[in-house]
Amino acid sequence: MIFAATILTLYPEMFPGPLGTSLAGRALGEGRWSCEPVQIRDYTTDKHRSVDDTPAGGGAGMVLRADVLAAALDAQAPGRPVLAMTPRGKPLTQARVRDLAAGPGVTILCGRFEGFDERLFEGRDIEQVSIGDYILSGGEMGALVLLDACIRLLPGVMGAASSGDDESFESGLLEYPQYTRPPEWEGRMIPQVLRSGDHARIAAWRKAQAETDTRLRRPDLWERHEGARVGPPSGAQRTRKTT
Ligand SMILES: C[S@@+](CC[C@H](N)C(=O)[O-])C[C@H]1O[C@@H](n2cnc3c(N)ncnc32)[C@H](O)[C@@H]1O
Repeated sequence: MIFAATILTLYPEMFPGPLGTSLAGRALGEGRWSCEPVQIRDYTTDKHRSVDDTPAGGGAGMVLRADVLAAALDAQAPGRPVLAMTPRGKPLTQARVRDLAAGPGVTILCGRFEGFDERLFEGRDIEQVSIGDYILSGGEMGALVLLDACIRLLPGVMGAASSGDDESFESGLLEYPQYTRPPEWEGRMIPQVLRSGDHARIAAWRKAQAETDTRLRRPDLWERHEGARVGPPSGAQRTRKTT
């Protein structure tokens, strides 16, 4: 099954962009995924081909019109999740990326200006996705990020199939630190355990490093990981807490 990506955008020339090179580019050439950028402006009905208008209630900038976006969306192939890139969306996670990559593909809506008329999300089934707590000038870069994360997981895209399993976030933790030759660089040695050939010790060291680094660098991830490991409080404890 080919992973089909349709991207609704005011800048179709941005696709495949960087996804036309390296792993994703090779996979595109091999037909493992398809990339169809769609010009939103083609779904306007007025002679100015306008896609936006001023914000209701006043304020700076322009807002993308729900009627134009809905017309563009309704013209696309059904049966794939529809995602809108927006900082107001749910933060993208590796778990969600894995789900998407295992499916038939995605239709992605890229915002511009002040974003989307909110009624679009009431009138259509759309998952709102954020790629982080910062503001981009448009959804296209976000769509490229999301697609890159999915494409590398498609069957046959990565050299070693297992190289996707051991990464940061796959187990809820950051990955352990990596080293390579030369064994000594500017007086710094590769940790002895990694040169020992003792696979059990290496695995234990990596696990400990991953846990320490996650706790120190990403306390939010660590808390979630520990919460999932320990499990939710029992019914009795919950009752005591809330009464
Ligand atoms: C300038 S932003 C609009 C920001 C919007 N006014 C707000 O404050 O939430 C224009 C478009 O860029 C995209 N965008 C910006 N930041 C993003 C993020 N962190 N994640 C996903 N998309 C983003 C969205 O498609 C958005 O509609």
